[in-house]
Amino acid sequence: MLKFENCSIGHEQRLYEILSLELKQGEFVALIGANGSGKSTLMDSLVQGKFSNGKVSFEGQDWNDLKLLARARKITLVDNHFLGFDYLKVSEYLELGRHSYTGFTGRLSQEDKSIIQKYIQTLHLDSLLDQSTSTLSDGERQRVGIAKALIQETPIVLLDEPTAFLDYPTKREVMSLLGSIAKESKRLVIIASHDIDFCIEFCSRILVIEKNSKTLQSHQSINHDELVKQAFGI
Ligand SMILES: Nc1ncnc2c1ncn2[C@@H]1O[C@H](COP(=O)(O)OP(=O)(O)OP(=O)(O)O)[C@@H](O)[C@H]1O
Repeated sequence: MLKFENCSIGHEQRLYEILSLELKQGEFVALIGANGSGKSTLMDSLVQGKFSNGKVSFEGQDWNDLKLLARARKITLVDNHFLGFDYLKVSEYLELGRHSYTGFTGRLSQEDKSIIQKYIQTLHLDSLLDQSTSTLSDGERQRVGIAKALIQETPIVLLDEPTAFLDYPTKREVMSLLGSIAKESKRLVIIASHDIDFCIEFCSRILVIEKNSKTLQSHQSINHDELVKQAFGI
């Protein structure tokens, strides 16, 4: 589905290489690496379709060649930086998730409405719909962000540290939910995370930015000690 060949990841300086990697639909993938190793950079490069060398392709098509709207229908990113706006209610924020289908009029079709409703149920957001996005708790904001991403119905969903700020049971709930979504709706879900043990438990594949070789290594299974050694060199 999403294939990388000989790609260098980084801004002004090269952070690491992805020599050969193919990610498939239905996979729940964790991206693990030290602070500053380049997890968000990879996610941003995917969202922006900007790979300066090597080749990234999606179902055979060059990823860099996709036009903005085509890419917006294929990939979405949930990051932790959105803190909400006083004037933006949760219901309105969720509706923005259909933007790449409604265009500038923002008029929702029946299908758009039923997709939004489906994820309101899945993420238990009924009681929050009229609340301002600026007053949500961290856990609530995380659930709202995930719902908005799923409402976009893209085949690839990226989440930058989706379990940061969450309490233990909510972390488990979110990881389990993301795993089910990947499997049941056959999406490729990729998370950047520092919650190593949750990733080992819930993810179907672990990608590690190896500290020493500066390459991305893929594992179907890996234990805690080996993962720590690869990612942090300790
Ligand atoms: N727009 C940018 N221009 C230049 N350098 C950048 C830019 N964004 C990030 N960097 C640098 O790229 C490196 C990787 O940053 P990135 O945010 O991808 O790391 P990360 O693995 O997500 O880190 P963390 O775990 O701390 O969130 C850092 O050294 C950062 O300072």
